[in-house]
Amino acid sequence: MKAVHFGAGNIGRGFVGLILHDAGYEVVFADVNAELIDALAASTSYQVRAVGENSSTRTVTGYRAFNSGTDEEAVVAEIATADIVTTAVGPNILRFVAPVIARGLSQRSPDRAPLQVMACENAINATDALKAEIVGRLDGGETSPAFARAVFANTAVDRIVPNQEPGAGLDVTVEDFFEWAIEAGPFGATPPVIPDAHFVPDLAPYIERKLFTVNTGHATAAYHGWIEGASTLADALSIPAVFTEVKAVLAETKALLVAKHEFDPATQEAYLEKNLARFANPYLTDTPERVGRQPLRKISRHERFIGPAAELAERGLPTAALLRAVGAALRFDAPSDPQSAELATLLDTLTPEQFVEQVSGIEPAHPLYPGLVATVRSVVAFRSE
Ligand SMILES: NC(=O)C1=CN([C@@H]2O[C@H](COP(=O)(O)OP(=O)(O)OC[C@H]3O[C@@H](n4cnc5c(N)ncnc54)[C@H](O)[C@@H]3O)[C@@H](O)[C@H]2O)C=CC1
Ligand SMILES: O=P(O)(O)OC[C@H]1O[C@](O)(CO)[C@@H](O)[C@@H]1O
Repeated sequence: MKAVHFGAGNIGRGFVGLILHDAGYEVVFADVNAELIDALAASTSYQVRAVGENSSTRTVTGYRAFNSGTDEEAVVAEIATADIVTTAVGPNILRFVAPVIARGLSQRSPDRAPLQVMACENAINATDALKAEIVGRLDGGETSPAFARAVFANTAVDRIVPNQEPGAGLDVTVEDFFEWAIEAGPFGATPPVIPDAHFVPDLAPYIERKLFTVNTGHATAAYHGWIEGASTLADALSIPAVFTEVKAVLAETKALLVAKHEFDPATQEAYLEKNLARFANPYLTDTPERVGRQPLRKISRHERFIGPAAELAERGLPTAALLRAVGAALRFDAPSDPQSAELATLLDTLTPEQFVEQVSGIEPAHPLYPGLVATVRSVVAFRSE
């Protein structure tokens, strides 16, 4: 069995690559980072060190690696004969890998079983977004014979993999917890055999619970922690004011998850408490800079803040803590993050009303709109002080 995986970064090597290797797949990594791909291609193994209450070390072997930027032909040929394609490149990068997958499908023999395509990104229905990009690259779109040579399944991936220490090489330090939920329906009677993943009939509750608990809470800790000058996530959570804000957003998203998906309140409470402990994992060094990266993506319409806040407002439920988290996100100014600079420019050039419509996609008639405009206005005022 062969899997082509796009994105040999933190989650690619430390989560998807490991799980597919453990499932018996030969993993072919595709990435545009020449240094990383050269190192992978020249190596025969790397280690994944899981740290936490249940620390362990696993060795990944038997992989190959190609530069999908400079050696696209090789990656296309691999896809044509692969069983699975996965991605962990970031939701905004899916449109760049889609043409390569489309070409692989065009070259694939119709006699092969359909290619099983799964995007492993922090975004709701990321595989659907990838599929739409692939369809757009096929002559005839969904009527193209190449389209029938693939099946597409959405997934939810959860494992905290921070940036690695300089000098770590290909080895990856990750948290000991992980979860990979995959929608079962698209595969019919022949799902991929991945023992460490679980297949679910309806992914929506899983991905929303994950995104609106793990990612909302984590990013809230990062943004409030950044303002407080915390250098690690564990430090951020040790600041009582930050911890209180994280608890407050998770109480709000819990109310939505319980109301919308009928999760048992006690089970959701236990889930969020577990995540508070994960964020503060003392064995893992993670930073507000990494967890807060790409603030414009994180405050977009269907992401971890505006997504739940909009639904809460529609139900007449509280959103004050989520709005405070958005306010903190608007003050994220990490020099390493190009979206921080873009965000500052937008705050300086758009009116708060324009900002809310253009950046967060919330229309004036929406019940969240007044609170969001007030949040943006207060940050603009703070910036001009
Ligand atoms: N790190 C984490 O804890 C988690 C990350 N995720 C998601 O996984 C995805 C990847 O995140 P990380 O691994 O943390 O990021 P990363 O930055 O460590 O890895 C991304 C990799 O994608 C590569 N890449 C960029 N453009 C590419 C292209 N056109 N073709 C092929 N490869 C390309 C980069 O060179 C890099 O190696 C994101 O969507 C993130 O939201 C999901 C759960 C946990
Ligand atoms: O690119 P994003 O969405 O910040 O992804 C990384 C996030 O995902 C997580 O791994 C949670 O699954 C956190 O480490 C981090 O907040």
